Amino acid sequence: MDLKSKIREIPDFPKEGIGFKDITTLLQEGPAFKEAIDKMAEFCKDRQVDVVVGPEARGFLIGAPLAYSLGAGFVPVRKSGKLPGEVVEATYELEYGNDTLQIHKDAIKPGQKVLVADDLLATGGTVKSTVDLVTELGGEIIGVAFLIELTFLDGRKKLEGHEIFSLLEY
Ligand SMILES: O=P(O)(O)OC[C@H]1O[C@H](OP(=O)(O)OP(=O)(O)O)[C@H](O)[C@@H]1O
Ligand SMILES: Nc1ncnc2[nH]cnc12
Repeated sequence: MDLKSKIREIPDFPKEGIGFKDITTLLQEGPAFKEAIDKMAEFCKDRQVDVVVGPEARGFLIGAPLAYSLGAGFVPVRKSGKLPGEVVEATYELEYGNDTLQIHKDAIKPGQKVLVADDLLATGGTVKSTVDLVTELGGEIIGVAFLIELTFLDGRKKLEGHEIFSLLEY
């Protein structure tokens, strides 16, 4: 299936000059959603994954079904003030602003094998912070997986030393 044809681009959202990759049009079609998750799960087929970690909010839409498909746990990384337990946090810059992310302190056990998953790699700030939070808790990053990579923003540079998988490149 041509999965790229299922993603809609909205110009100048949320700011002028940003070409927003809207994945809702892919998610709303069952066969396209299934193929995308199945192909991302393929990347992990020869690795042990204990936990998938995904950042709010679109990282949940990809990370949770991926975790289910792998038989792994899912741990949410949330924007500031949403998680009820004790947290560690990291502040990062986005293609269009900045934000703080938090994870529950007890969500990752030292030595657990962690796949970080998100819908899209742009500048890499979100996932770099997510990787740093997991590492701070003693998790071992076994890979980082994206549905979409905006290669022209060079987000990979922030993730040097980690194995990166992206299903669709722009
Ligand atoms: O590589 P980066 O430059 O960090 O950008 C990518 C991130 O930006 C988007 O999330 P956003 O912060 O817009 O939040 P949302 O998932 O709640 O829409 C997207 O879902 C990624 O998480
Ligand atoms: N261009 C873009 N489209 C969708 N989500 C994004 N997050 C950061 N940049 C984005």
